Amino acid sequence: MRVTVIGGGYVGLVTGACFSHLGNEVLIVEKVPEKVEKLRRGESPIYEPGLDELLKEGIEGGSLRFTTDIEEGVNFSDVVFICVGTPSLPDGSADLSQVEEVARLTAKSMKSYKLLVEKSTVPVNTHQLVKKTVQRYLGRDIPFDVASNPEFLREGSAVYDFLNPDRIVVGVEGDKAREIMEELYRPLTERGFPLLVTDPATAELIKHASNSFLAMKISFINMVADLCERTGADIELVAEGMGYDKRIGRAFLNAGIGYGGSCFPKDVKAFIKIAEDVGLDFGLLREVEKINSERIGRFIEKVLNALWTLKDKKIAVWGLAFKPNTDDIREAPSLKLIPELLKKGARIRAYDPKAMENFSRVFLPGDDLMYVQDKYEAVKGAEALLILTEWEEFAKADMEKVRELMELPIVVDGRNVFKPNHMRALGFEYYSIGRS
Ligand SMILES: NC(=O)C1=CN([C@@H]2O[C@H](COP(=O)(O)OP(=O)(O)OC[C@H]3O[C@@H](n4cnc5c(N)ncnc54)[C@H](O)[C@@H]3O)[C@@H](O)[C@H]2O)C=CC1
Ligand SMILES: O=C(O)[C@H]1O[C@H](OP(=O)(O)OP(=O)(O)OC[C@H]2O[C@@H](n3ccc(=O)[nH]c3=O)[C@H](O)[C@@H]2O)[C@H](O)[C@@H](O)[C@@H]1O
Repeated sequence: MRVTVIGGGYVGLVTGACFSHLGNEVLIVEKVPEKVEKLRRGESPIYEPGLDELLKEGIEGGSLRFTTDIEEGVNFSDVVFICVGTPSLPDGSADLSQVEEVARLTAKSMKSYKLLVEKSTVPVNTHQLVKKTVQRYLGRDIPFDVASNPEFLREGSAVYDFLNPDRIVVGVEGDKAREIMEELYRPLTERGFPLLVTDPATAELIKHASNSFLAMKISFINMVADLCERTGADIELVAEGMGYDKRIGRAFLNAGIGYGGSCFPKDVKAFIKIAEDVGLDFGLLREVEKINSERIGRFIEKVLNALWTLKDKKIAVWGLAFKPNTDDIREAPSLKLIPELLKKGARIRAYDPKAMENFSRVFLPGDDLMYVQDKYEAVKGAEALLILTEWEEFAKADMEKVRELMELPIVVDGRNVFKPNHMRALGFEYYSIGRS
């Protein structure tokens, strides 16, 4: 099948590359010309494991192309995926201007039937607004449908998640749209991955409810971690003990410095606003946000506890990305922690395997904040090491070497990468989350 993807970011690129891998002919429309030029050369503008290989396969096989021309994109196929951003507005609601723009430009460009599919995360009933917008700008009698097909991939494992989904959710209003979506996803449903067909509003709501629920799990376990610290219990074992209960599950019970990323913070905000707009107070989610925002202060307290003061202290930081295996720093806890540490006079040497370029665009390097190309370089002469992202390469680091390189063997681990007993045996003063 021919498929058009509008928006060449994390979701659009993965969606396009995976649909091409599954045997479709894909055209990705991206409005930033530099990104398109890069993509045409076979270079991905983002780091995502497995994506480079799929891009190469699609480009060389002729099944994956890129353009900045939305009119060309819209008329390339019958099915147009909207994969543009839906960031937060100041009041917490989702900014749908990029979605509106795509709906408007599709209406103006289309010459035959289109199925417009929302893959971007949008508030419930956005499909009504997309439909109304297309109708308004179309001005001609051309049939079209609007469907919702929310995306559940995680950054860092996006290609794997797309090709091995826990579920595919498709919200449609008619048989034609349903048949197109079923055909498109057949290679995955034939392999046993479940496809749930709903109405569009339900599909839209499933997405916000899922992300908010996962964020709630994280805030819950972070609160329990604080409780563990004050009572002498061990959060890792508490999570394990809870997780064996199939109704709870172990996933997303990793305590730490809070959730970040381009989705949970904005989607929880949007869900609170969606409820508010229909007269419901989703106080539970406001508490989820509050607990999450307090994680930064809690971590700083730990650092101060370990070091007393930070003025002129040489601090190594491992990890800047909001999670491992990505170069994405959107809403990363590091964005709040690093300025706090600098404000308190710390002199930082930071290292991240993939996110340093993005981070150093926000916080330019200087005397107090240096970026180094190696994790061991970061800890040379340091009076403390702070771990902000649980990259596997940190878990595998030679910690004896790290101890020898540091001036003081103090580690404050925001992601529970190491076992406390092991670290103490190695001679570290080791602080972590929820483990006294
Ligand atoms: N990043 C993630 O892991 C996931 C994101 N989502 C949702 O997917 C949507 C997109 O997210 P990301 O891919 O992370 O955003 P992104 O910001 O990485 O990518 C969006 C892209 O769309 C392009 N764009 C905007 N307007 C355009 C237009 N009119 N024509 C062509 N290109 C246009 C932008 O230049 C940008 O490259 C959001 O609604 C997000 O909530 C859903 C699941 C996972
Ligand atoms: O809508 C989206 O964009 C996506 O949002 C999340 O994916 P993502 O943000 O890429 O990454 P996660 O693995 O969910 O991690 C999000 C944040 O939660 C934190 N986290 C996660 C799990 C955990 O147990 N503890 C914890 O603190 C991570 O460190 C990270 O900062 C969801 O997991 C995806 O299903 C969804 O598609």
